[in-house]
Amino acid sequence: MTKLTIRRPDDWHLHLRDGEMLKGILPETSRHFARAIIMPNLVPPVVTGDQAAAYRDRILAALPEGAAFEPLMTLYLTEATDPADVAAAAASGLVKAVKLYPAGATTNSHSGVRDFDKVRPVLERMAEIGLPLCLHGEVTDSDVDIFDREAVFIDRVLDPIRRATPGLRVVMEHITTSDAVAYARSAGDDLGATITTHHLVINRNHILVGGIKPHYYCLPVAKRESHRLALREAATSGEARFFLGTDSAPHIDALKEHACGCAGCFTATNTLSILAEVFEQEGALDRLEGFTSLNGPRFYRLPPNEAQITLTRGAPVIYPDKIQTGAGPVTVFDPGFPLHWHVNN
Ligand SMILES: NC(=O)N[C@@H](CC(=O)O)C(=O)O
Ligand SMILES: [Zn+2]
Ligand SMILES: [Zn+2]
Repeated sequence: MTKLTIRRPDDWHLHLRDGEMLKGILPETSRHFARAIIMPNLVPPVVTGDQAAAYRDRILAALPEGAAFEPLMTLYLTEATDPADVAAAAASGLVKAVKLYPAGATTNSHSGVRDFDKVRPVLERMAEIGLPLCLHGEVTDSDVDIFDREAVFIDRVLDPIRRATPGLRVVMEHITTSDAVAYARSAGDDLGATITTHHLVINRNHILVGGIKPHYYCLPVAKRESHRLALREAATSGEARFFLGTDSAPHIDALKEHACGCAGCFTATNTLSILAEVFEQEGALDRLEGFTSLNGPRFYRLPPNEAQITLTRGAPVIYPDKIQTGAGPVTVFDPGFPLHWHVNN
């Protein structure tokens, strides 16, 4: 196959940041994607409906002329979140999900949840109205090895939350283990899972062998090869519960290439070319559209996009190494193999 036309993709987990960074990196997503679930981990976080509305306006104002892109807003769950505010923001159509960060688990998560009992009233209200909960699924206990934090979260936090809150619709964000794949498969259609582009490409050796590669460091951290293969199998399986959430998470180079480097891979620029290459490697190009453009809207109960994009196979596409933003340069994820699939708008 040398030509593939699919519905325009959506990104169900995206960091757009704010200010100069937002301006600089938004075109990298709006070029190819119709919609994205926008992560609320700004400083300070996007907690209330009013804050989400204001952030949405800033995103729309930063869009390149003529771009057709719809930001789907989320609220950052805190122990003080008001269930009525969440319900109102969902009813107005502004907010499509609530994001739960265990406090301390990842970038800008200090305002996240410590005591899960404190957010029970919000979760119960969300179950009633069908509003999805997006989860950064890692425990933060210092005695749990960082490579085990996702699997332990499933047993200690996710499964108890789901049992205690029947009907709660949950997205396991950026899954990185075969344990998460298996857990997602054990549930019905109230449970979905996003998979990033980079976790289909790298394992932990990419980060650590031959010197530390800070641009491959993200959270959850990439695991051993068997987990990467489980993610590839899940993403290309055609199962509706698995869909694309790039978790494209820009940090300026000065903060990535640092003694205490930030977590996050920036993949917005070349994500679709990488995914086409991965699905081709797996003999599953016919399932790419399900993963990028159909399964996500189905979970979020939104119509799939009518617009299309075409990918054509040819000589390797050269993407920029870095995106220059007003906040500083951001390194684009290097998949380490040539990208033959060109994305034509
Ligand atoms: N994935 C990351 O490594 N970083 C994300 C936060 C997150 O999604 O956990 C970020 O905001 O930089
Ligand atoms: Zn996360
Ligand atoms: Zn993220």
